[in-house]
Amino acid sequence: MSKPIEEYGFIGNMLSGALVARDGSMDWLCLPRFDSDACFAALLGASKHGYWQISPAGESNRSSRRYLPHAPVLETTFETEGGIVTLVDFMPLSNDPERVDVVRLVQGVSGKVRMRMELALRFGYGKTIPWVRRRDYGIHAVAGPDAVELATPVTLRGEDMRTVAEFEVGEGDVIPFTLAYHPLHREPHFIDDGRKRLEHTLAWWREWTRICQLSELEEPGWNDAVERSLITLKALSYQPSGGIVAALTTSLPEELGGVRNWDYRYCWIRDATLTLYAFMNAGCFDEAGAFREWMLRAAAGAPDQMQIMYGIEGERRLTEIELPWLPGYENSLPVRIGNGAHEQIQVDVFGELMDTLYTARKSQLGPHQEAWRFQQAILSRLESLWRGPDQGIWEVRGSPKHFVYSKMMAWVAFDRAIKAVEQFGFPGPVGKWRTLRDEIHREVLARGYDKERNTFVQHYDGVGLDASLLLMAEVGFLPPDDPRFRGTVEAIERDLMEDGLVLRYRVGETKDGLAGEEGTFLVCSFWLADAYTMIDRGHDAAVLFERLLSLRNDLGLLAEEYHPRHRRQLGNFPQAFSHVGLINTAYNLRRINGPAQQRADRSASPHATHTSWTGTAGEQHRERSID
Ligand SMILES: OC[C@H]1O[C@H](O[C@H]2O[C@H](CO)[C@@H](O)[C@H](O)[C@H]2O)[C@H](O)[C@@H](O)[C@@H]1O
Repeated sequence: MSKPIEEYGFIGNMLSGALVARDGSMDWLCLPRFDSDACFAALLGASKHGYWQISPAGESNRSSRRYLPHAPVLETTFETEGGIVTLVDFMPLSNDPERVDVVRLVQGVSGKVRMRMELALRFGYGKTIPWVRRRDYGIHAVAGPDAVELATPVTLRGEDMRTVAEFEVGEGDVIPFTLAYHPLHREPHFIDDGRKRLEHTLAWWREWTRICQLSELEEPGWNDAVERSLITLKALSYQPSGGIVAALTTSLPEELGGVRNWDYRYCWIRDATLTLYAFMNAGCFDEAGAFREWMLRAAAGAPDQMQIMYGIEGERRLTEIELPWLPGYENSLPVRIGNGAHEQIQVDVFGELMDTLYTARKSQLGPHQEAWRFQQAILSRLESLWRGPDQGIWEVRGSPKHFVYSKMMAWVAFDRAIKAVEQFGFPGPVGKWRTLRDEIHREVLARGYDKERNTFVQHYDGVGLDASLLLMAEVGFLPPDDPRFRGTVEAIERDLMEDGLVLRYRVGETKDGLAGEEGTFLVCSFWLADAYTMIDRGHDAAVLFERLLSLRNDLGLLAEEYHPRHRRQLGNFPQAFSHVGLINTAYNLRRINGPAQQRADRSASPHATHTSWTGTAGEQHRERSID
């Protein structure tokens, strides 16, 4: 029986991550990388698909949990008749991507509590039962190329194809369990002192949040929310390459019992560039630099072969397959791994890429010669590509269309290239780019705008709305006070919202090639709050932002979507897009001239009426922090 998505906490070490439920059960873990096969897949099935639970042996009266300050380290407290224990779960940092550990510390707070541990390792996404051998430190479990050591001072025994233990914890006791992964061809390694590792892990994350120097937001709760979102994004990045996964999971459904189940353990240019903005807004420039390097490495090659997404080390083949042995989260089938979207054409990524590299160049990160050569190459591909239909930002699986957001982002791509030539003196056919930029602008106004309803539409010759149009002013395509932009915001408020939250589009109006419905798409509601800020509806923006904050789980985490009627989070979890939205909107609300306005200001739109972007993002950040 699946648990609500909100029940889960996320721990991670920038190599992989795990989901731990409130009952102490780790139901999702892929080793050694985010996109490796899961060894605990109960999340998408049942206990027989792998889990690792540590909890009181009898009834617990109450359980509560929190993150330890400034880190993705989870502490669950169980109160029982006999006493109180805490379970601290974390993944220590590792310099070796093939050696990944999970540490669980059971700490006695008061009285005496009888605890039970159950470990069911199932490699290959719940399919493969490992060969387990007893060792003096615990057990050694092997399946194919994978091996783990479970080390603990507690006596273990085998029971129903699981490893179990019962033990007592008294006040002041600390009982460690460490699960250490290594490829079978390498020697095992051990964590000698779990408590020391905990201190080291906490110190590392504390230092990271300190270096980020988050600027203070007015509302104290907003600071915590932003910090938790940043930690989540950081923990979703793959340290060896600088790539960032869109979410930790695969196949958490966008509709309970539905078919809209996708694998997000890859790096989308779109999601990752927006993540980069969030990092830069918050002053985390190392992450931005690492991601720029990732992007240049991954996307390098013939420009006509640039993909919209890659594996975390830049892998190109992400073949989508189904895992028929997994029954799915609340019977949402199929469970998929890989993602067919890697073969799609999505024109918007050119704009996102050009915009991000432009921002990075203007920021503390400074210039990057290789980047400019690469940018020129992809622009020559865009010269013809923008004219055709594509799958759009939402990666629809129906027939390609002339999506307005795609055209608008093609405009952004040429616009930022022109700016780069004008401001940095880079070489490039700027005359041709200006002509193209103007042509795209004219075409979108002529074919993407419905005069009678005073709104832009999702695609040429269509009537449906699309939440991505909320970004029109932010990217500088139109000034915020343009009546056509305001009209679009109002149309979206009228026709694209469910219970105060924004849908990305109406499934009935968009032939997306899939059966069923979906929830409201969280980042779109953050975009609406940003649009409100830009059209001087600051109060509405703040109210919506507070509402969105209230949808987070008790640990501050967000999935991709929310179902207002079921009052449940839906889709992959935790999702970078949603946390990016949270961070950017918080800074936008900080003052009217927040990141959304800055993004619009740095465009070369002949319509932009606002003061231009001055100084580096770092300077902007410092300005904000001393306000
Ligand atoms: O709606 C069908 C598509 O859904 C997924 O795409 C969504 O997630 C991506 C990653 O966060 C995001 O970049 C995109 O905008 C979203 O629509 C799925 O990955 C696709 O395969 C699927 O076609």
